[in-house]
Amino acid sequence: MGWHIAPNRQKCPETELHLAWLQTAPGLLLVTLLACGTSLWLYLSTADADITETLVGRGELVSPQPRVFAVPCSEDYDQHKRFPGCTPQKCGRAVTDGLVSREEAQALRRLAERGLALAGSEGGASILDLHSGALSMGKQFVNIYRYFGDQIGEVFTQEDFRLYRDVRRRIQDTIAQTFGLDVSLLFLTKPTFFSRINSTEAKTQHDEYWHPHIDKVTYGSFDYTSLLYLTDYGTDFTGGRFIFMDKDGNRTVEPRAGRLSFFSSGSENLHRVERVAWGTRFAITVSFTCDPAHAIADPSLAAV
Ligand SMILES: O=C(O)CCC(=O)C(=O)O
Ligand SMILES: [Fe+2]
Repeated sequence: MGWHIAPNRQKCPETELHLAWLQTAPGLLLVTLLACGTSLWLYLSTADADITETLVGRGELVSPQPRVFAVPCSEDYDQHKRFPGCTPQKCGRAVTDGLVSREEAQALRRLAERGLALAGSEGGASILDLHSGALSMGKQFVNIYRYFGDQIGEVFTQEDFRLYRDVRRRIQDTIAQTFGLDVSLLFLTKPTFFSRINSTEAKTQHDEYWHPHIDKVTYGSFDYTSLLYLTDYGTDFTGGRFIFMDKDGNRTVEPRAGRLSFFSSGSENLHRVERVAWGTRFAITVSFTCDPAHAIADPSLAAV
């Protein structure tokens, strides 16, 4: 069926009204201009118009070797006990798309979806920590292993935990290789967690994921942070880019399912996450320490 074309009409009886309306056009124009100006100002003051460089874009494929960006180490590590062979001596950031396949990222995203479907935050940011069992629920957290007990065995499979463990090992190997560390001196630490972010208004501080921070300061034990993205910037969600806040400008990593971004955790890598404007963003924060006293074990169903 084509477009329906209306037959010519007689002069519209409301013409006079339209003319009267037009007489106020300058006033309307002014109001429109003011409204547009205000929207533009609001847009510019909230959008991240200050991105100076995109380190890795959504459409690129960095594989098999990580793309590495060296940054001088901060002095943060001097305030902690040093562990030779592990404590950062070379600092920087790196990104690779060659470590985790899109299929694996999708399986991990499904795992996160199933876990977070049990509860979730009232605000825009929910987490699921398979190690401690912490799961966002309303305005607080519950322990999934305690709260859901044996039912957890129906939500997660042995295969889920195997994949999680396997991916964690690959990430650890890659961090050790890239930073020149002895892999046996690097340990998984907490918190290590899945995150799900959407544009729902924040209800508590826990939902405010966008604040600039330094992982070593926020989490203490972190020496190397890794982020495994499980959804795509631009198609699954908009906003939500990862932003390194350097003195000379911002540098971003655009999330892509299967993309691993990792960096030394000190203030040489001050960062934040751009607010998600639309859609849902899934990621896993997988963190490592050089201090064996802060090591945690892989999660397993057997421990439930
Ligand atoms: O999800 C991200 O891209 C970053 C998350 C983050 O900064 C953190 O977990 O410390
Ligand atoms: Fe962080």
